[in-house]
Amino acid sequence: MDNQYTIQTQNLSKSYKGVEVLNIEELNIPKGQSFGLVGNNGAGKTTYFSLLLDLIQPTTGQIINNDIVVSESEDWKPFTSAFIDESFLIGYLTAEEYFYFIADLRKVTKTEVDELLATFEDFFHDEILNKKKYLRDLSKGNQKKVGIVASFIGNPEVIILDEPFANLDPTTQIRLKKIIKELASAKHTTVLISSHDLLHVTDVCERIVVLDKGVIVKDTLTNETTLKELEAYFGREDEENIELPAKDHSEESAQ
Ligand SMILES: Nc1ncnc2c1ncn2[C@@H]1O[C@H](COP(=O)(O)OP(=O)(O)OP(=O)(O)O)[C@@H](O)[C@H]1O
Repeated sequence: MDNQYTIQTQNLSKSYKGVEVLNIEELNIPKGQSFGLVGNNGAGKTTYFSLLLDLIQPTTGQIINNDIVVSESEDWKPFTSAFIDESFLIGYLTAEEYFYFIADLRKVTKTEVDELLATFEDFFHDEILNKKKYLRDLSKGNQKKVGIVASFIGNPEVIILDEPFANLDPTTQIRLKKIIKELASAKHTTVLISSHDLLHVTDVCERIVVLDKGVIVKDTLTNETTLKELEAYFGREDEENIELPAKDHSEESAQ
């Protein structure tokens, strides 16, 4: 039988100078799933994606992408794409030059790229194409738009987006949600996103995993109560720490 999982994570850990920042014994992501990773700052989200993209080496264990151990072979690259941060861009290229460059790598024709870009006209909001501007001179949000759209070139089977909603204006966030939902509805595409935005992530992802200090503390299929549960989970420390103001007796004693 074919492997039903796109991503398999086995006994994975990552430590820096003896300090463990990620420890995932098992995490399997089925083909076609839209998967959301949430967690507070430093929880290990980017570390997990960086391991998945072989940008860093695991301390123990492995990640398997479509039966390929990512740290042992490059064969996962043709069907996997990602936008993690601006380091994925090339600052001295214009947006068009960058899109054609990526297309070349993924063996996609210029005509196919132009067709794809035409479908993102609203998303680009007339600020990206035909501007003769280098990527380094675009705003952070517009750089992000370029990186996200570039990750769609070549119809990849696995798409990994780190914090795709951050730095985007509300209109663009709503457009991006629609785009991700469409992608996620394509059965062959597995979409992994990390986000601090609980509302967006529960809206677009079928499954949410919560990391806390590098460990999975929640793994849930999204339903109508998930957002409330996540809000309660992330709000719990504040609730516990709320101290009721001590009753002020000064006026009473002064009387
Ligand atoms: N090169 C490094 N050297 C030492 N520690 C590192 C290194 N890279 C990451 N870390 C640590 O690993 C932990 C996890 O970081 P990571 O960036 O994966 O978290 P995150 O969940 O993506 O956080 P954020 O929401 O702030 O982006 C943090 O404590 C971070 O300081």
